[in-house]
Amino acid sequence: MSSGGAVQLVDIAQCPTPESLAEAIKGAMQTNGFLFILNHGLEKQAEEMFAISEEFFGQETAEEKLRCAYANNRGYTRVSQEVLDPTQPAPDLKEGFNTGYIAPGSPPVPSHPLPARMAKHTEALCQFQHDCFDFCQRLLEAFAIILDLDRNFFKANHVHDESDVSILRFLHYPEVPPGVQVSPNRAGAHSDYGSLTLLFQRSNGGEGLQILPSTEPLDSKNWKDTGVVDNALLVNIGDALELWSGAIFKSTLHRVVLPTPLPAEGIPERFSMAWFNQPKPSASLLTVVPTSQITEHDLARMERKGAKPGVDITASEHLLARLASTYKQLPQNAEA
Ligand SMILES: O=C(O)CCC(=O)C(=O)O
Ligand SMILES: [Fe+2]
Repeated sequence: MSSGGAVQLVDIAQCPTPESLAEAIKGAMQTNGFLFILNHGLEKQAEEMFAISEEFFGQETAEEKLRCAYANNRGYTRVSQEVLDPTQPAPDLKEGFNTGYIAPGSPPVPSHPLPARMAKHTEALCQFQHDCFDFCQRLLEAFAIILDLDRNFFKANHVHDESDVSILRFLHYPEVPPGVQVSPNRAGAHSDYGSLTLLFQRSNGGEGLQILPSTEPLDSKNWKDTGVVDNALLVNIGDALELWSGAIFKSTLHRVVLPTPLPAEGIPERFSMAWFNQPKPSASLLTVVPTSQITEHDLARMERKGAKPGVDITASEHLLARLASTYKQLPQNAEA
């Protein structure tokens, strides 16, 4: 099945076994590393999370945001705080809140301060994190099957406990009122850092995500709209899995843009949420296939991200290096 755009669509209800899932996803993961998944089972929770997000970004006090400001990849980031594309230092027109691991319990225990409007939902947040992690484990088993590895190889390198550095991120792109001139950059071109990202978008005001297919030359401007598919979850490969798999799975550049020219009536606000699934910090990202199989083009793509296949780097070292490059452009804003 296809969404008609640059990204394929798979109905996971048609894939009851890990083998059938592997078969259904392998083409997309090896071309652009982006895939829409229907019937993922997280639909109702995602709606609830969007409601929490709207309340937080719409009503939270400045004091609470400041109390929970960004540190160690967790907490609140202001509009223009991040520069996702270091080659084009235009600040991103978005604000975000990163939630780190929340331990289950009565009540659940967050690993960092949560603002009041999130703290009252810790149970739902904790459950959603858990279910996103489980969904990724299902995909990771399929990835191991595709590469002919022990089917538990990737799963065993991910754990959801106090040591987990995976992030549930809430994103808000403020509206652009009529007549205001802004850069078209809602989120600069980047690839994600972890193993997998689950991205939740909404059809209402959700357009704007584009990918640069990984077959394109490095200087290509041939960006493609992903579109938004109602109720579907968008999965994409991150740099850790690209490195691990010797670029058999592609971690593809993507960005969020405003339309150019801006319509006279302005642009509505946009909400999205991402589960950034991370391997356990001590996991070795040593490439699991012979590095001689990697094409020159993929090697050049990886080099640009600072990734060196065949080097025994830990997931933690890799993540710290990528975060440093995202936040270094605006030192006066960095609160970490
Ligand atoms: O908001 C979106 O649709 C994409 C956000 C994204 O790519 C990211 O935060 O890594
Ligand atoms: Fe991303």
